[in-house]
Amino acid sequence: MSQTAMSETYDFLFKFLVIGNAGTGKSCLLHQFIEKKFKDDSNHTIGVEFGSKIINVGGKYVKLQIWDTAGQERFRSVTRSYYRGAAGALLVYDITSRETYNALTNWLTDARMLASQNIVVILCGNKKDLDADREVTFLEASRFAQENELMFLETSALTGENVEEAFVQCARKILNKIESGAGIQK
Ligand SMILES: Nc1nc2c(ncn2[C@@H]2O[C@H](COP(=O)(O)OP(=O)(O)OP(=O)(O)O)[C@@H](O)[C@H]2O)c(=O)[nH]1
Repeated sequence: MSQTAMSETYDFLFKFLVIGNAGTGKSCLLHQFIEKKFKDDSNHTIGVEFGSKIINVGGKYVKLQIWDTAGQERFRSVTRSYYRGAAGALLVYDITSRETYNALTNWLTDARMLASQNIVVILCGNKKDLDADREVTFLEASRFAQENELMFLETSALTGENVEEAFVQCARKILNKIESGAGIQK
């Protein structure tokens, strides 16, 4: 069942998206996940950026191909063209910015419409390290997640807290769906 490409061996290949408003820390989350370091010179993403990593989920090797999209409105038509075929998404807001939280429904609608109705989404309340400046409570966001059938974590791309967990939990849920026969269909 394993597939080999350029000496890499893995059992599953999943396309992931990282979506959410500009400045929420999407590029930093991806960098922290791949490099295990905080990217302290992060600029706005132009269009999309790409990263990939193989992770072990319950004994299965899963290759994640991750598209980090620009949050700025002016890139929306470009970023939308990358949604197709995505199995999972990190939907990111900044816990210190209610504006980024208020935009979540729009991002979610796009993901379900353009990627798949069955896309597995994990909501990430990023910048958890800035608790003193918090504008969105954990409870409020966890209710939103529950109502919209999302997984939920608060993360920090700065400290690394829950970053790996966000990607792994999302991948695990997709694997569970496949193994239970639910499939990932459009
Ligand atoms: N304190 C703190 N700052 C963060 C964290 N993650 C990102 N930042 C900062 O937030 C700013 C925006 O981070 P980016 O990763 O570039 O944001 P983005 O969501 O990719 O932005 P776009 O590419 O424009 O969509 C940068 O100044 C980062 O240093 C975090 O977890 N904690």
